[in-house]
Amino acid sequence: MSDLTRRTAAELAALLAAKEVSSVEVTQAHLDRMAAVDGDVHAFLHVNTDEALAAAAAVDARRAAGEELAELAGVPIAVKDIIVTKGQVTTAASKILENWVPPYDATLVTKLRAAGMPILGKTNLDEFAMGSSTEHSAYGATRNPWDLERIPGGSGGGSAAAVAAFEAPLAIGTDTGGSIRQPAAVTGTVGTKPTYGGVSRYGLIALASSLDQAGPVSRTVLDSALLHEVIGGHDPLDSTSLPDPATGYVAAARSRDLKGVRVGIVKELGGEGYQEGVRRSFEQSVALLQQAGAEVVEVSCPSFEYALAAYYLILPAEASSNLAKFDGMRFGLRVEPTDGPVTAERVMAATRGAGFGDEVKRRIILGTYALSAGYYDAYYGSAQKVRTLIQRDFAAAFARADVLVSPTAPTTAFKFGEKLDDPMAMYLNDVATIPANLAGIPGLSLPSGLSDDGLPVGFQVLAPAREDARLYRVGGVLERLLTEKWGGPLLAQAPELEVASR
Ligand SMILES: NC(=O)C[C@H](N)C(=O)O
Repeated sequence: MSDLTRRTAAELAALLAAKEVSSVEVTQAHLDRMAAVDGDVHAFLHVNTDEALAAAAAVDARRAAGEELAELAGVPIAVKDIIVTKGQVTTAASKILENWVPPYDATLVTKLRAAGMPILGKTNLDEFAMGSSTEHSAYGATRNPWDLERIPGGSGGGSAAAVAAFEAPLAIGTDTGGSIRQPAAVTGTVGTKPTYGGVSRYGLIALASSLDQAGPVSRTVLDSALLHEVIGGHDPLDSTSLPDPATGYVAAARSRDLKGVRVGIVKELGGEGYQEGVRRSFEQSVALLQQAGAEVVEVSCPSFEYALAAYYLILPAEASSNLAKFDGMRFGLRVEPTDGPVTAERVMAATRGAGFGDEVKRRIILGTYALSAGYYDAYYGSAQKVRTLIQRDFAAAFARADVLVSPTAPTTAFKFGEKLDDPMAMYLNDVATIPANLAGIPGLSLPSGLSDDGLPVGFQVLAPAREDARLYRVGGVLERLLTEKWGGPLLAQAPELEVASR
């Protein structure tokens, strides 16, 4: 069967269930595609050829034996390299974890394996998920399949690029301040940040524990919903895991209309600083929602003005504490000082000095300062108060609307190096995504069209905590109307990548 890499996960699942293709064929097709294009895209840090094919063969055997299998059984997937995989190198794109092989699987990885989904490899990211472009990866940036001179977003640029370049039908990302949604936006893919606690964080290398959330990256809303149901649900190994089972997302993604749904446009997310073409694409999508029967209102969230500032106190504070464990003693890199005595303190300093990149060091220093005695209340304490104000803004907005919408990111993909020396410019990429993390609510980004520069624009849908199904309902209907308008998926308009001959 030709072009297996162009199929959606749902289509592949149907072909596999009908035994028209085998998982080995599907997996091999994606491994071939990776071999052909990943030299340019660099979405993957590690490729698991043998293991993926063995998992595919095992699921094919189970199917042949007539076993009842999960819906996505046999569909391969890529996993962001900040999620631990037993026996497979996991680096968080940091030199400090170079060649580190975890002794256990993250809960969500256990679920993928149990569902019979072969893991193709581990995807690139900004080091420890700190960034919006993957330029902070210690192993080189990922390139955007729409234009190889441009960033694929971050931190999960590898996962988004892998899916956009047809190297994987699905991927796992993590979103602390936008790292699933912003890369999805700039690569023309779909990304979902579930409600905080909706997907287990066990085995996710922590960046900021009160914000981190893993979730799906895909090419369609339905595919995200399918994957969300596989990885979601309660996990006793994660103390912040919600008791809810992950159900109802797939049904919601198949909704046909939006009658009676109230959609709130967030006034603060879309004005100044947002590219003209981004705003136009957003407005066109809002008009389609109205056409589908939604009632559109404008809502105001005045505290969002302080969201970025609060995030850049809370995140560094939590990160400085979480990253303290990388000390050259327990795992990963160990650097001994070449001169003077080899004391524990000096080994730690040498290891952390050599092992962490600039952005990680910047945030550790910021966080350590924000938490230090005498400054704690002024900085961390104030940021926590802002967090409460943001939660109240959301509560008021959700009293008037069932979902909130905005552009996912203020601009389309920018060129490499453009924002690298200006941390503030880099941080501003997440201005529309961060409020959801601070409030713990779910959010989804789907492509809403192309901007004037011919690059994809993301449309963000936000819902109250535990109402993730609303994202899939609104996203599913909008996606259907948009693909009808375009005569096919947006990614069909991406330029063909040059295929390397092997
Ligand atoms: N992991 C994320 O969501 C991170 C976000 N882009 C940041 O730089 O903090």
